[in-house]
Amino acid sequence: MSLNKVNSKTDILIIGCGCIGLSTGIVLLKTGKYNVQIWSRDLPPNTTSNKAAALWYPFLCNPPDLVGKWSAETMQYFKDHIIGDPKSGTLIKKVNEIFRREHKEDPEWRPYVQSFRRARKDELPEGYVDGFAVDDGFVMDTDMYMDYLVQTFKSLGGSIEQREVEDIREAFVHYDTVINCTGLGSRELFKDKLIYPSRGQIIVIKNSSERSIMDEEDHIAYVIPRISNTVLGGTNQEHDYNTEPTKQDTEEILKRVAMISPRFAKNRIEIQDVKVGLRPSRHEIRLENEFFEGGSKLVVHNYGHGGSGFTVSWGCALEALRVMEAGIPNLLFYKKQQQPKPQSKL
Ligand SMILES: Cc1cc2nc3c(=O)[nH]c(=O)nc-3n(C[C@H](O)[C@H](O)[C@H](O)COP(=O)(O)OP(=O)(O)OC[C@H]3O[C@@H](n4cnc5c(N)ncnc54)[C@H](O)[C@@H]3O)c2cc1C
Ligand SMILES: CC(C)CC(=O)C(=O)O
Repeated sequence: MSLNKVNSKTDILIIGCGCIGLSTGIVLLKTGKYNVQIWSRDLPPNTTSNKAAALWYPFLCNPPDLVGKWSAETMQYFKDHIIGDPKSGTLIKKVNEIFRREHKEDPEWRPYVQSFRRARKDELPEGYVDGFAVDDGFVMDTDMYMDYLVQTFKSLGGSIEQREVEDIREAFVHYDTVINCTGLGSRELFKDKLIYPSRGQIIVIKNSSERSIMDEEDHIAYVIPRISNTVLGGTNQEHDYNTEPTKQDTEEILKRVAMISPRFAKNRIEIQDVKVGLRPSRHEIRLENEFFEGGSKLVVHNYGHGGSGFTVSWGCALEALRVMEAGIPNLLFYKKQQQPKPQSKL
């Protein structure tokens, strides 16, 4: 008994074409063992992923130890496979998180990130007394990076179909193994009411800056310099489904950003775009196997990355591969169990 195979490779379906689905698909294809297809309701640039800032920095995501591990693995993957490619739209950029009050504790992800250090006094704007620093963080022009992921996925033989899945059994008609990378979509598709939107608004401007800087202490304020523009943020409105930008949020972001980076005083900013995305927030990332149809169908869940999807994407993709390959023997066992028993000759 074997799984659906073509040219001796096992067919895998990924549902979702955000940064998580694409990274997971690329990791599977690179093993040379799988044919991978993506079905997705929205394609880049119309995904939440495309609305991200984006930079490497663990934020609004749990569980802390695994987020630390997956963030570090993602940083290494970027250094080994992505940063050097100009088509990727990525840049190494120092990132500073700054605080108005002394912060005795290091971040929980500190043990996993060797380059972590405390901010120097000269890196702290007026009114800030403490901070974290990661000199080898990276930022990405999000749309450019998402296109890079799509091209990489397709160049490795992956195929993408724009298709909404209303019932997971639709997928089971053609596939034994499905990887669920639907982000907030899991709330409907798998009735997971633990996942909810955290609304984030950002402003895209022409100016640029030499480093990424953020204050997340009492409210969110950040400046993320990228290749072709700079992103100012942000907001975090839980359970808010409004995907339209609001003038009030734009004003609020500009006011906060002027405090962490005075050079961005409102009257010197040329706003190019304002975007809103709904972070797929959950008490913790769901990355586990779930068996269906008496164990003969396997879904690998990989969703709920909150404000850190890019930061943990490659670590989670590698983990999803490991979890899936640990689950496939069970799948074969259950499928065998369901084979009709051969009729006795007597
Ligand atoms: C303003 C903002 C700034 C951010 N900045 C950063 C940052 O700097 N760094 C960082 O690491 N993260 C950042 N994030 C978080 C990051 O954007 C998310 O964690 C990440 O995009 C989640 O990726 P995903 O692939 O799971 O979700 P999505 O990008 O939402 O992809 C889900 C996919 O599943 C598809 N789908 C859903 N349901 C179905 C269905 N039923 N059938 C078929 N397809 C379906 C969707 O169409 C979509 O293609 C930011 C988020 C916001 C909003
Ligand atoms: C600067 C980042 C921490 C922003 C982010 O991850 C977010 O807004 O979700």
